[in-house]
Amino acid sequence: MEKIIVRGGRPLSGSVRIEGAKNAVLPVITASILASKGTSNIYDVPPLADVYTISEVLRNLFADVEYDGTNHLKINAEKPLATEAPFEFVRKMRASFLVMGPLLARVGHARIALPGGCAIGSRPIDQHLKGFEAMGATVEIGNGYIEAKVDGRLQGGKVYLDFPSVGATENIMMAASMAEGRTVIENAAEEPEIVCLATYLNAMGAKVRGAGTGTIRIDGVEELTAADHTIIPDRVEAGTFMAAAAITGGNVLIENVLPEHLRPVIAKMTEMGIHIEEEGTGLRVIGPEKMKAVDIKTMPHPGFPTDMQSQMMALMLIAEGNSVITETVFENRFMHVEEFRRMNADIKIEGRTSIVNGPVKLQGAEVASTDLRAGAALVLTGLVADGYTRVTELKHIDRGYVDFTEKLLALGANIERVNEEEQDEPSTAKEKTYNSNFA
Ligand SMILES: CC(=O)N[C@H]1[C@@H](OP(=O)(O)OP(=O)(O)OC[C@H]2O[C@@H](n3ccc(=O)[nH]c3=O)[C@H](O)[C@@H]2O)O[C@H](CO)[C@@H](O)[C@@H]1O
Ligand SMILES: C=C(OP(=O)(O)O)C(=O)O
Repeated sequence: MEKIIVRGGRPLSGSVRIEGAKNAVLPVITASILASKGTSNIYDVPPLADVYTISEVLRNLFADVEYDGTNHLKINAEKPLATEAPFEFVRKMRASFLVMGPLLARVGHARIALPGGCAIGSRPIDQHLKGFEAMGATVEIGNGYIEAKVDGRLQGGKVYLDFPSVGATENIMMAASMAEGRTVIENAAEEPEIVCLATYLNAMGAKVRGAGTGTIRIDGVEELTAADHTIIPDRVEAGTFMAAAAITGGNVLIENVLPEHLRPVIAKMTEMGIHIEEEGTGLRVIGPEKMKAVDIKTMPHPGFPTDMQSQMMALMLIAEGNSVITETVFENRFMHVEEFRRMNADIKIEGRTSIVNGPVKLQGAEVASTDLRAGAALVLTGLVADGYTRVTELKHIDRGYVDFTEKLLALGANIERVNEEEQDEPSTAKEKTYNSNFA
């Protein structure tokens, strides 16, 4: 089993480049199969486990996908497509379900394994299905699969989302791009990733207006053609490195960011006393000697993003006073609290609220990532804890962060990724090597 081992105590310095956004690239890749002509070139594609998984999903549907492993992904979906996404993919990554909208639009049929719950909540897909039904699809659920069908083309319809779901907005937007007539999505998600997807769809010939607001109007077209597109920078990776700079009292330039995507994060970190200023196409983040407690409520965009909740909790552990976090997006996204407690955190959970009593003297411990952001947050905490912190379940971190350990190492952290068989509970000889690596 692999582990990240980190020893606290070093302020980070230097600069780090942010990758293209995981949550933008996944829907863009699924949208590419709407094009029955040409090859799409997608740039700033991060080499993440999730990108490899979604590429496999597409290959399984008979699309040709080529990835250079660093940045450029090519997709050609001219051949007739298959219509099934099996459990082995959907289990690894829920975003596999985003092929349903494009398949329904292009082929009129999709059969996809039912995405189950996960560590952060039950995550139903009823709003996606409500959208497809409003466009004339019939949906059946059985034997662990969801099967949707339409005779002829989908028909434009009116969809009011009960919650501004990111995935449902994306799936419906993709389906509606090739439906007959106009679709209106009300109470749509407004996340920057929705705008990134709409930009790509429009480059393919779609007619999507209003992306980034609560009402999206899509006038369906008969055919879409492949297009070139560059993915927006990852606001969550940026926020995570901002938190890493701040927690260590460091001074780091976070390069390739769009500050307007990070407004809630910048606002809350500034309230904590963290110095943040724009510099070129980046943000310089300087951690203060002492941070102040703040309260946070996660919300759909432009509210505070749930994907930054656990990283902010890491900062709150050493901030002065009581901080309160209310998680309104996912019903079970406090799994990391138990892990933080192993590191001496003082946190009380009351329903969907966590009360963090800081500052505490953090101690290194063996901890496990419970989801990808929680994993990153535990590593951040390890950067300031006394002694060694060993973080396991790295498969979560690998879904969302490219070279996380290497990037922190380059910023001066005492950090290493090891294979447990080689270096866990080291013998005296191994401990020596080990310590020398952390010097
Ligand atoms: C790949 C990707 O982009 N993932 C992001 C996306 O996930 P995802 O698209 O899954 O998140 P949603 O916005 O759909 O989910 C938000 C809330 O709505 C609920 N819901 C959603 C759909 C539905 O049909 N019914 C329903 O009840 C969910 O259970 C959850 O409680 O947005 C989340 C919220 O910003 C982020 O945390 C994820 O990182
Ligand atoms: C929850 C997340 O992703 P996913 O929706 O892919 O699980 C995330 O990126 O923090």
